[in-house]
Amino acid sequence: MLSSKFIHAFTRQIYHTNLITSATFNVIKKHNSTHTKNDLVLVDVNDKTGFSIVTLNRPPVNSLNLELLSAFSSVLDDLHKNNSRGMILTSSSSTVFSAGLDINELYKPDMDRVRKFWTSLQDCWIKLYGSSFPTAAAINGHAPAGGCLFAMCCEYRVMLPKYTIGLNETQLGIVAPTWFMATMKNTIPLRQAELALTLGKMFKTDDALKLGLIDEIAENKEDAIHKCEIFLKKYQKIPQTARALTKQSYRKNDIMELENNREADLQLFFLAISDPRVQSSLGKYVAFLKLKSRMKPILEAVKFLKGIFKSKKKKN
Ligand SMILES: CCCCCCCC/C=C\C=C\CC(=O)SCCNC(=O)CCNC(=O)[C@H](O)C(C)(C)COP(=O)(O)OP(=O)(O)OC[C@H]1O[C@@H](n2cnc3c(N)ncnc32)[C@H](O)[C@@H]1OP(=O)(O)O
Repeated sequence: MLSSKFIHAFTRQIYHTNLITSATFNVIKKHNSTHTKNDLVLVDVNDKTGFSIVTLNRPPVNSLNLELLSAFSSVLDDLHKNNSRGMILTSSSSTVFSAGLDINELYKPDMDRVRKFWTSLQDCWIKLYGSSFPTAAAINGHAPAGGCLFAMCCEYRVMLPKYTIGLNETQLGIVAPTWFMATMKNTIPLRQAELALTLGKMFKTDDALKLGLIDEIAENKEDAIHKCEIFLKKYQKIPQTARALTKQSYRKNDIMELENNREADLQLFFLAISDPRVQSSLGKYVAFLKLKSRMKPILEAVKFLKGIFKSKKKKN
């Protein structure tokens, strides 16, 4: 009953978008690139392929706060309305895809704002994971937690070497929501997902490839985007509605589970972040991140000096 209702709703949605396409899509094509409020998310449409490159642009680490999530959510709406041929998700940072949820939204939160924040995160996940258009992630830097979540929502992942990706929530003393877990279960083998989730494991690029958490390794960002384009082009020969419905049917149980329990999920989130132990863990983590950031120049100086000593030793 539920599933046929769902399929029916999605079919209507897809047929609807097919009908409105060309007029709105041309508007985007003409302008070629669009930016959201405050430029937190940049959108560039490739005239030749019709693929949209969506760039998360919140320096320094694309941590997902309310404003970034709201901007991303409305970009996903636009792509859907404009019947996008495909989306490539990437980052404007040279070392971080996304640092995941902005810890400042979780630590000593303002309850009104945090409600909007979590609802916005739910919106983004539902729209991205269930998108009618095909998606790929060009992971050009670290992708912990929420960063990994968004990458896993895409159907294909290409990552640059020597970065890390994973759902590390348990390391922060947090339980990943069931829909985070479901997304990982849809990506890597069940037992590996359980181990990765309970350990809060971050995988280096090579290990992520072996596990199937990513699909390819690229030399640099341009190469990653190119590889994503090759993936998306494979769908050009496949009838659009059949492809979209297959994807959405495949993911529908996970999506319906959240759709039907959004308020309960929000209440669970409130309960979790109101726990003094969780707040204490988050407080320590914020302090650790700040200390690490301040120590960076010192650590870099030590590394530099070590290099000089090493080369002097070699000469002698
Ligand atoms: C049964 C069901 C129960 C349901 C309960 C639900 C409860 C779930 C609740 C929450 C779920 C959370 C999921 C998350 O996404 S939590 C976020 C996890 N993210 C991380 O652990 C990443 C932390 N960051 C890093 O590891 C690094 O910053 C890295 C991304 C690797 C980049 O490193 P680097 O380039 O060296 O940059 P810096 O570390 O120096 O950072 C630069 C500045 O950015 C600040 N920063 C970093 N990450 C975050 C973040 N996630 N949020 C906010 N701010 C962040 C960092 O403090 C530096 O700032 P400053 O220079 O001002 O000190």
